[in-house]
Amino acid sequence: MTIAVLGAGAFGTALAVALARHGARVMLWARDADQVARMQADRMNARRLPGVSFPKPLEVTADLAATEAADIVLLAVPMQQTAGLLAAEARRLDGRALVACAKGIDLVSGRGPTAIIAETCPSALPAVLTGPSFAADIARGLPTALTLACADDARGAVLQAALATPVLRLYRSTDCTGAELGGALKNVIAIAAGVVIGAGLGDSARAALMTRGFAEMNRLALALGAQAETLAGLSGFGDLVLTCTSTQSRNFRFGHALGAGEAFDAATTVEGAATAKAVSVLAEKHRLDLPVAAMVAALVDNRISVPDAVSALLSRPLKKE
Ligand SMILES: NC(=O)C1=CN([C@@H]2O[C@H](COP(=O)(O)OP(=O)(O)OC[C@H]3O[C@@H](n4cnc5c(N)ncnc54)[C@H](OP(=O)(O)O)[C@@H]3O)[C@@H](O)[C@H]2O)C=CC1
Ligand SMILES: O=C(CO)COP(=O)(O)O
Repeated sequence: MTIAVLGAGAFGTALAVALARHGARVMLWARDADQVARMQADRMNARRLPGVSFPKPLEVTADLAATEAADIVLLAVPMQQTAGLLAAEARRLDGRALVACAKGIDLVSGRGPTAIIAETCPSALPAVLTGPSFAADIARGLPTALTLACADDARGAVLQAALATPVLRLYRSTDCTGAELGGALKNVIAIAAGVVIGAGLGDSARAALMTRGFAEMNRLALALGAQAETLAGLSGFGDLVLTCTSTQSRNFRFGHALGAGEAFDAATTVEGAATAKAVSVLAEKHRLDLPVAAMVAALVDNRISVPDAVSALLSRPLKKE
């Protein structure tokens, strides 16, 4: 089995390492030839995943044509780059099993990765790999469990078997919409959780916000066709818990910096920032009340201060749970 991973960021590299360690032939593609040359020489991705050596069956390439032999393609570039990559390489990628690993909603189209795959590569098999999984943990070989979603259950079972390892336990689902929305929306709530902790509002407030945030995740995802049990699983609840409670999360750290009034490195991938804006557009379109996500979008755009966002949320009319 040959697996191609497109995008040599922290997560793409970690997945490539984990799968190659398990014996798969893996081709990790990056767009930057200099970066590829460095990884080939060092047998490591010092820029995005320092300290993790590449196992033997892991090849690195800057030539996308070289990945055409792969049976499965993992798409591991950030969400806002995914549509562009698919459009640019549609001829090469169409007809193949394309597993989306990005967690977000495309700001331009308001869509998740599987809808974009279906539109740009109509003969491809879209799938989603998502759930609680920090790149550093995966790369160290620490165990976790993820959701592998594919609308075609039989072909999804083939992907599940090919991408599982003794420490990466994959549960199968046919609900791609639910799986990808869980991963996208938890990032927005994780920013809010970071704000709560950064602003010194305490653990009780964070738990309350996670719970109300989870209600918003369900409200939007169900309106978009997801199943509630998917949201309650690894891709939704599981990843929400991880991302809202760990300083390993970039979304959480970004929110923490907002809450504490500190600077944050603009080059860091924070998927929840763009996704919060995409969520605001979807909420309006579907007439949904998503106050936590709306506050995150306003904070990201500097349209509201942290104290005003907190008091706006706390002063909403009392209602049934
Ligand atoms: N890091 C993590 O723990 C996890 C991340 N994810 C998800 O994985 C996705 C990627 O995140 P992550 O790997 O952490 O991101 P990083 O910030 O570590 O890296 C992003 C990578 O994407 C590459 N890239 C960006 N645009 C393109 C493009 N158009 N073509 C090719 N490569 C491109 C960048 O290349 P360059 O260096 O040339 O700019 C860079 O290598 C996100 O959606 C994230 O939510 C999911 C689970 C865990
Ligand atoms: O999705 C993740 C873990 O499952 C990674 O979260 P961050 O992008 O916030 O670091």
